Amino acid sequence: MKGAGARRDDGPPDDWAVLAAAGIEKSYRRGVWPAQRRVRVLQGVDLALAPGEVVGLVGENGSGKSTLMKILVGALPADAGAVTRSGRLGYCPQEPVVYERLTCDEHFELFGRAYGLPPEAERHTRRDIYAFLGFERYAATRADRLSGGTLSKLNLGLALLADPEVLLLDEPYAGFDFDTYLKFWKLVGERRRAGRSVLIISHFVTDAERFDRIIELRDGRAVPR
Ligand SMILES: Nc1ncnc2c1ncn2[C@@H]1O[C@H](COP(=O)(O)OP(=O)(O)OP(=O)(O)O)[C@@H](O)[C@H]1O
Repeated sequence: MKGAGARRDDGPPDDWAVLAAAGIEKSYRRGVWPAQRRVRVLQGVDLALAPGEVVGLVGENGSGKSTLMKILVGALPADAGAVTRSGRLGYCPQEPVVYERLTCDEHFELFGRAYGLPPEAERHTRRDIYAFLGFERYAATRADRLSGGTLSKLNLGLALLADPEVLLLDEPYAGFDFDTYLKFWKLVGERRRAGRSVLIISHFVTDAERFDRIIELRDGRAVPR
């Protein structure tokens, strides 16, 4: 494996990586027949995340960051290449995927069951997440009545529920107020200390020093920055 996140020793990537991607390629169809063409977005992306690493994924608009993240979590098939995952993944898509008629509490219950969490453990973690991100008062509010920022908190909370080894966040703090934004980074720091890994798509140069490492997508490849 080569490129950004290259191995740090002579062992195979699986020795240390909780998430590794090798040779990822992806193209999309553009236009309508007969003027259809394929646009290559990812052209051989290699990356690996070590336990406890907080990595920023940057690149200009349309460089393929969301596409890569979807492939890493298994939400989108790659045309070529392989992804190796060990442990649980938590994923926050750019657009929160929620059920508009379910309340925040019902979302946590549903996701808790999907993750196979014991109900008491789910309720306990849910209380912690509400308290930390400050949206307990919306526990009984339906998703379609939440503000954009609260929806982002629910999205993040659901990704955190099962305490995943790897958290993949696609612009997670877009709708956060400043206080929540600072809490978010505190939470990321706690995960780092607990040996959990976080990959964050970010557009903010000001966040650069908060990452252990930054990977840039450029011309369809991942390069260290
Ligand atoms: N489902 C799709 N069908 C066709 N083209 C797509 C599809 N999804 C993404 N694309 C194209 O692939 C390219 C990469 O998109 P992607 O959303 O991965 O970029 P990004 O780096 O996350 O962008 P941004 O910074 O604007 O969020 C863009 O040119 C986009 O238009």
